Amino acid sequence: MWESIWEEGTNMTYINSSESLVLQDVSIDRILENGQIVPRLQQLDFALAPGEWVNLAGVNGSGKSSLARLLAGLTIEGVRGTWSRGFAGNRPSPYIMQHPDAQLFAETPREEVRFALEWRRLEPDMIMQLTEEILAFTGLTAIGDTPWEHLSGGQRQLAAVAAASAGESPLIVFDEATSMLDEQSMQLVYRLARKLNERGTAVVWVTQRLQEIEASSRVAALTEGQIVFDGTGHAFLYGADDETGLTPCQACGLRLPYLSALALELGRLGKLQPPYPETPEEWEAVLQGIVAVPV
Ligand SMILES: Nc1ncnc2c1ncn2[C@@H]1O[C@H](COP(=O)(O)OP(=O)(O)OP(=O)(O)O)[C@@H](O)[C@H]1O
Repeated sequence: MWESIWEEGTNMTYINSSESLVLQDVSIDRILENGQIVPRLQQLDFALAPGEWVNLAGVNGSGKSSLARLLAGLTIEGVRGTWSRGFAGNRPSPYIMQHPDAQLFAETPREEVRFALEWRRLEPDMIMQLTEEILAFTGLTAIGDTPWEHLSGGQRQLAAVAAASAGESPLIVFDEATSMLDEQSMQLVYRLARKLNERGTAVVWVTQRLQEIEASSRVAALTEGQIVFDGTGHAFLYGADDETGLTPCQACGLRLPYLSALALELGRLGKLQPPYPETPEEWEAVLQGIVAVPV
């Protein structure tokens, strides 16, 4: 059963807006049907700074959602360890899940945003003004009054993020929020999350789509409930372990995104030198160079 840390109040120190959110020595056990106890999270230490973006990666069952939920201020029965919410405040942070419908309360995007703003106990005029600003910011003005049944999954997910942003939370957690969306909707939701991050909102982005990880952004990767990598996207995809020769991404059991695998293979063939290309422009320059090489 999930319950919120702030209601429970145990193990938790309260709030300083400039301090990191910190989990220390956090573990959760899982009891299998045969009675065996296996770790769900193992002695995990993790810190998130105000305004930071962190990608959580790992294979299915590695503990990404468990960690994400703890970071959002939701606890799990049996969780041990200590944590301090720091900048994230004493209330649970918005938690955007795969299925938008599970988190929508109203009938339309405009109502959803207004509903979220009403929790802030603002004056009615201010609620109206902010509703329109948020709809404009999230690109939902034109469909603000369209009922959910006439909107796509991507549009409903955008509305869920819009409502989440209405609370001006210092942290929003996205748990594979784009995994059920088509490419275009996925891009829109991702860009909206980036826009919120640029405005200062810290973002925890749980993902299996490694191609959405930016080279310079932070990646924390989990295996069997432990953080086995914490570094840049670039090091995650291209760094090599001396003993195995695997990249951290491969060592976690994840498949490299196609372009990263291509870059490594071109490097192995001696046709490409690190640093490997990241952006479409860099790739274009590289491919032009390769085509120019006589066979
Ligand atoms: N409510 C629960 N009760 C007991 N065990 C759970 C519960 N939720 C998840 N688990 C177990 O905890 C472990 C970590 O699960 P978690 O959902 O955190 O991983 P994940 O990396 O997010 O996986 P996925 O990508 O499949 O969502 C898994 O072994 C999972 O079966």
